[in-house]
Amino acid sequence: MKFVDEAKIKVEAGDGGSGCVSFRREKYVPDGGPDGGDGGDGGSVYLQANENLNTLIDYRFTRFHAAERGTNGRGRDCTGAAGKDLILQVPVGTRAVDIETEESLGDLTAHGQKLMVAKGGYHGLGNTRFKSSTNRAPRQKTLGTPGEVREIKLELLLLADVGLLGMPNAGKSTFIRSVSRATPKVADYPFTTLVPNLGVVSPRPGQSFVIADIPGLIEGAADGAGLGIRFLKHLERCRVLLHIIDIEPVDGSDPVESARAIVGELEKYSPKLAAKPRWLVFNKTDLMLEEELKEKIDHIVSELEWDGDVYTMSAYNREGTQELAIKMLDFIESLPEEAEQQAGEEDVEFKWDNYHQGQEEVVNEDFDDDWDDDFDDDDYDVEVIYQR
Ligand SMILES: Nc1nc2c(ncn2[C@@H]2O[C@H](COP(=O)(O)OP(=O)(O)OP(=O)(O)O)[C@@H](O)[C@H]2O)c(=O)[nH]1
Ligand SMILES: [Mg+2]
Repeated sequence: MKFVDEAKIKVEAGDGGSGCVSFRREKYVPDGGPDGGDGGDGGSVYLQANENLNTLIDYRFTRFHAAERGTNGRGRDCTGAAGKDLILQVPVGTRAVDIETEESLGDLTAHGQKLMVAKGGYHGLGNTRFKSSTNRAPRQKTLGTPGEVREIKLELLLLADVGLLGMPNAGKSTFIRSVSRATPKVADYPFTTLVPNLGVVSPRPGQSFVIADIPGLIEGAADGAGLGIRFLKHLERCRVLLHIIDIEPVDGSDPVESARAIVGELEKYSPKLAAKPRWLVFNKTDLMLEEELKEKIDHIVSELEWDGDVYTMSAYNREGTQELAIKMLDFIESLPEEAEQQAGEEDVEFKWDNYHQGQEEVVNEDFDDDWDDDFDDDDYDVEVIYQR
C-alpha cells in the first residue's frame, strides 16, 4: 500500500435549518396562534481514529467532505430534522491542522477517538418562540446559522517510542533490522530508505517498544536538500532519539561535521524536537581497531561538546545492539506515562459556539394574511407556510 502521510481536505458542516413563521389554520379555528417550528441543527464533521487504516491516501482522492444541513422548521409546530453528522475515518496517529490559522485542531492517538473539525450550524427559531402576552401573533423567526467550513491538513505521525536520526548510509535501517523483525532495504548508497519504517523491539519477553527508521538527513534538509525534513515530524512523538553516527564513512566525510549538520537541521525544524532526549550511537565499530576506535570517539564527543549518553555498536554484526535495546527499554519504562492528550479537550473555537448568546438575527416576516398559495414543504427556501 502506498504510504501517504499528508493530505489537504475541505470539510463543510451542514447549515442549521431556519425557523418558520406559520399560524394555525383549521376548520372552526380561523385565527389560531403561531405554530411555526424551529429548524434542525446542521450536521458536524468529525474525524475518527481507526486502527485498521495506515495511510491517508483516500483523502488524496476525495478532498471535499460535507455533512448534511438541518431542514427548515414547518407549520404545525414541526421541528426541522437535524442534519446527519459526517464521520471521516483516519489512521491512528493523525493530526488535524487548520490551514488558514495554522492552529492544531487535535491529535487522534487512540482507536475510536473522535475529533470535531467543523461544527454544524445552529437551528433558527420558529415564530412560536416569539409568542408573548403582548405579541400573540409574532411574525419573527431566526435563520439557521451556516455550518463551519474549514480547510484542514491531515498529517499522519507515526507512533514510535524511539526515533532514528542520522545521515544517509549511517546504518539506521541495518540497526532496525538487527533489533526487530522489520526488514527495510539496506544498501551502500544514500537515500535507500524513502519512507519511514516501524519495528517492534522486544528485548525482554512481554516488554516491547516501537522504533522508527526514517530517511536520512543531510545538510540543508530544512531547505529541501535530499529528501528534506518532512519525515522529521514522525519523530515528534518519540520519547528518545538515537543519533546514529557512521564512525568511518566511506566517502571520507568528517563525522563531526555530519553530526553538527544533523543537529542543525533538527534545530531548524523544531527546537522542541531538538530538546528531546537524544543519545549518540557510533555505528560500524567493526571497521576500526579497538584503540583507534576509542580515540576517535573521544575526539568526536569532545569536538561536539557532548555530555549526554554515548553508545557504540556494529549494527551489521549485531554487536552492542541488544545491550542498546535493553537500555532503551529501561529508559522508556522509567519515564512517567505521557498524559494522553484527548482530542476535543483542546481549546478549539468553533464559529457558532456563542451564537445564541444574543447575536441572533431576528427576521420579521412580511406576513400577508390573504396569501394562501400551496407550495412544496420540502422546498429548501420555504420559510412561511400556511396550513388550512
Ligand atoms: N561494516 C559495517 N557496515 C554497516 C554497518 N551498518 C550498516 N552498514 C552498511 O552501511 C550501508 C548503509 O546502511 P543502511 O542501513 O542502508 O543505512 P541507512 O542509514 O538506513 O541509510 P539511508 O536509508 O540511505 O538513510 C549498507 O551498505 C550497510 O551494509 C556496520 O555496523 N558495519
Ligand atoms: Mg535506511
